[in-house]
Amino acid sequence: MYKGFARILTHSDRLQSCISPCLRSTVLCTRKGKLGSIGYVFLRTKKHDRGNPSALFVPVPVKPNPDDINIGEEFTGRLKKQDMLKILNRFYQKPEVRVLASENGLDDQLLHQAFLSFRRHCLEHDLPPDLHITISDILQGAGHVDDLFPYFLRHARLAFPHLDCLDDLKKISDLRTPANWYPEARSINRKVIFHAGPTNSGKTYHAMERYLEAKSGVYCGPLKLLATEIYHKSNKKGVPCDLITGEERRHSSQCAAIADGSEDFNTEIESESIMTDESEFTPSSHVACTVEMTSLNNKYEVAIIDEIQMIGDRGRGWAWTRAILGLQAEELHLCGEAGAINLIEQICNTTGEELEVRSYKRLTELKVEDSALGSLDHVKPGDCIVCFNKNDIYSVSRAIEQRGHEVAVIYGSLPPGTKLAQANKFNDPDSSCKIMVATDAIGLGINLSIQRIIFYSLIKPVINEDGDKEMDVISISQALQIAGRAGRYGSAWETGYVTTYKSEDLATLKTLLSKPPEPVTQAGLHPTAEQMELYAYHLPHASLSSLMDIFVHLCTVDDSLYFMCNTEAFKFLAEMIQHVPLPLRARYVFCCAPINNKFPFVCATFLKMVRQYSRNEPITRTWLCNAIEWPLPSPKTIMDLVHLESVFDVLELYLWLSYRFPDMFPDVKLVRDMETELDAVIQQGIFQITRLLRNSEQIPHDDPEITEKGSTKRSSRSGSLSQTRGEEQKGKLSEMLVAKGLITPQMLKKLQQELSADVKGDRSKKKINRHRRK
Ligand SMILES: Nc1ncnc2c1ncn2[C@@H]1O[C@H](COP(=O)(O)OP(=O)(O)OP(=O)(O)O)[C@@H](O)[C@H]1O
Ligand SMILES: [Mg+2]
Repeated sequence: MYKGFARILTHSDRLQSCISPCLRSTVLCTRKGKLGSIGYVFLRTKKHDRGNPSALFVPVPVKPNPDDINIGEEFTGRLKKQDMLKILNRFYQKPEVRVLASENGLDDQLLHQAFLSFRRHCLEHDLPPDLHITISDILQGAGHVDDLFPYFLRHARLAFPHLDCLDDLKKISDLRTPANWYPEARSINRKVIFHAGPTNSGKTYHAMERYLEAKSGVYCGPLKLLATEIYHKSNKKGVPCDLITGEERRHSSQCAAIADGSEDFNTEIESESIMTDESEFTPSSHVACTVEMTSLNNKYEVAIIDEIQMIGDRGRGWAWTRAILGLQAEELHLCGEAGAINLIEQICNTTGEELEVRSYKRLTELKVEDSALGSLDHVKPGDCIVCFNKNDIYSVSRAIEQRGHEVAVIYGSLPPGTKLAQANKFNDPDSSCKIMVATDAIGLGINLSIQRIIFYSLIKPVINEDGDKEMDVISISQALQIAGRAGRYGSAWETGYVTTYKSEDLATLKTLLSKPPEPVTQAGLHPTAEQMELYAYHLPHASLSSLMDIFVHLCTVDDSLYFMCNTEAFKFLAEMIQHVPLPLRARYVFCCAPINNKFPFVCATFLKMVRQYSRNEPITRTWLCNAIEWPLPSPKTIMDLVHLESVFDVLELYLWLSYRFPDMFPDVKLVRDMETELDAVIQQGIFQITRLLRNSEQIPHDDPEITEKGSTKRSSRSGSLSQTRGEEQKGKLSEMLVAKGLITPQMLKKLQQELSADVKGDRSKKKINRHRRK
C-alpha cells in the first residue's frame, strides 16, 4: 500500500517536521533600492524586545463578575469615581507596591499594565463587595491604600494568567536535553560515522555505498533536487528507492532510471513522473527525502544525513538536529564539512554514542583563476554563472543568449520538473546547451557537469540574528560549497575552475576559498506541536504567534550545544490566520506550511484555503481552479512567468496540506495532474526566457554590461545592477506589480518610503560589516 507513507509519517512526526525554512515577516520593505527588481522585495520582521519578555504579555480583558450587583453600595453607599481615582493612583505610586508586585512576578512593565487594567475595571464596573468596602474604609480613614494589594493581585492574575503557571511553562519549554526526546533511537546502539571532507571528495558516495548494500535505508538531504538525484541513482543501481519531499511521494517504480546501467552523468532524469494510484504501491525499503520529511518512526539499517553542517542553519537547523537525535538506524552516516565534527562529537556524548570520523580529500583539482571573467563575451562551455537574485539571473541569461549561446537556468522557485529538465539539458553531452545560469539552488551536494563556476556577485541576502534580511558577503562555507560544483569527479571535466565576474570581487573570493569553513558550534532546535498545545492550554487567550514568542523567551536551551531556530516564518502565518477560527492543532499545521511569502498571491490563496477549511468545506479541484483562475495561458512576459511560479507554489501548498488533512484536500491526483501541466508550461517559459525578457518592460537594457559601461553607474560590490535599474524603473514596474496584484498600493507606498531610508541605512551598515571583517 503506497498509502503507507501517510502512515509512516505520523501526525506528530509530521508536525515536527514541517516548519518551513523560508523567510517570513510582518512588514514589507525594500532594501538597496530593489523596488524595481522582480523577486527582490525584501521582508523584514517585526522585532520584539528580546531583553524584556514581559513586553510579550498582553493583558487579557478581565470580565466583570455578574454576581457583583452593587451589594457593597448597599452597605457603604455610592463611591465617587474621583475619590476612587485618587485612592487608586496613590496605591500605584507607593514604592512598597512595586516591591510586592515584583515578588509576585510583576515587573514594572506588567505592573503598569495590570494597574491600568485594574483601575479601568474599578471605575467601569460594579465592584465586588469586599473591594467596595475596602475602598470605602480607605476613603473614610479606616483603612490603608496598601489594603488594596490583594485585590489588585487577584485582578493582575486574571489579566496575566501566566503569573500562575510560569513554572509549568518553563518546564514545558525546558529544551536542555533533546537527546531524551527520542527514546526509540536511544534504545538502539547506533554506529555513527562522520564522512568529513571538502566538496567533491566522495563523502556522499561512500555513505551511499553502505546505503545501497543495506537491507533498508533512508537518505536525508537539504534539497529536493539532491534527494531526487539520490532517488535516481539508487533506482538505477537496482536498489528500489522512493522519493519523499514535502509535497511529493514517488514510488521507485516511477523512476525511469531503474537499473538501466547508464552512467551517472548521462542519466536522463525523467522530468516528472506522475503517480497514478498511490494505493497500488507498497513502500520500498529505501527512501530518499528532504531532511524535514524524515520519518522517525521507521527503523532502517542505514541512514544518511547529508550536509550535516546545515545543523547550524538559523532557519532549518532544527531538522538536522531532529534527524541526528531521532533516526532509528543501526548505522548513521553523516556527511559534511569537518567544521561540524566537534559539535557532532559533543552531541554524541549526550546520546552515549561513539563517533567514527572518516576523512576525505578532494577528488579533482579546483583552481581559482587569476583573472575575473570581466565580460560575458568570455563565457565558454561548462561555465555556470551563479547569481544571488532572480533579476540578475534574467539579465545574465538574456545577455548570454544574445551572444549566441543556449542557456540552462535554475533558481529556487522553479518547479522541480523544470529544474531537472534544465539540469538534464546542461548535463547531456549531446545537448547544444553548455552554459548554466543559476542561483545557489545548485549549491549543496549536487553533481552537475560544470567546469567553471563564475560568481556574478559575492553579496547575498542573509538573515541576521533578529530575523532581519540584510545583504552581506557570502560565508566561507557558501563560497566553498558553490565553488565545489566545478569539476565534479566522473563528469566531463577533470579540473574545476572558479572565478568572479567582476575583477574587484576576485581578491575577496580568493580569501574566502583559502579558509576552512567556519566551525559549526550549535545545533538548531524548535518547539513541537505538543509543546505549543500545552502552552495554549495554560494561556488560552494568547494568539499562536504570541505563544511562540513566549515559548522562545521562556525556553531553556543548553547554549553550549544548541540554539533556538528562527520562528519568524511560523509567526508570519500565525498572524495572517489568527482571525480565522480553527482548532489549535490545525492552526499549528497551517502555520508550518512552506510558503514563500514573497508572493502575496500565494499568501492570499493560502488564507482562502484556511477559511474554507474553517467552514468545514473541502478544498476541491473546482474550488482551487476558481481561486487560481485555471487554466492559465502560457507566459508572455517575465511577470507572467513569476505569476505562474506562484500558482505552482499554490499547487505545491495544496499537496503539502493534502498529506496533513487528506479529508479536506481530497483531489490530490487531480492537483498533481495540474502541477505536471503547469510545470510543462513553466518549462516552456524558461526555454523561451529571452523572448519573455524581451516582452517585459522591467529590464530595459538587454545587456548588463551596457548598463555598466553606459551612463548608469553601477555600485561597486553588490552586483547591484538591479538596484540602479530598480531606481530608474520604479514607476513602470511598481505600477505593473500593483496591477498584477503582486503588491497592494499600500505596500508599494511603504516600500517606497522604506526604500529611501534603507539605501542610506544599508550603506552605513555595509561599511560597518566590512570594517568588522577586517
Ligand atoms: N570512488 C568513487 N568511484 C566512482 N565515483 C565516485 C567515487 N567517489 C565519488 N564519486 C563520484 O564523484 C562525484 C562527487 O562525489 P560526492 O557527491 O560523493 O562528493 P561529496 O564529497 O559528497 O561532495 P559535496 O560536498 O559537494 O556533497 C559523484 O558523482 C560521485 O558519484
Ligand atoms: Mg555530498
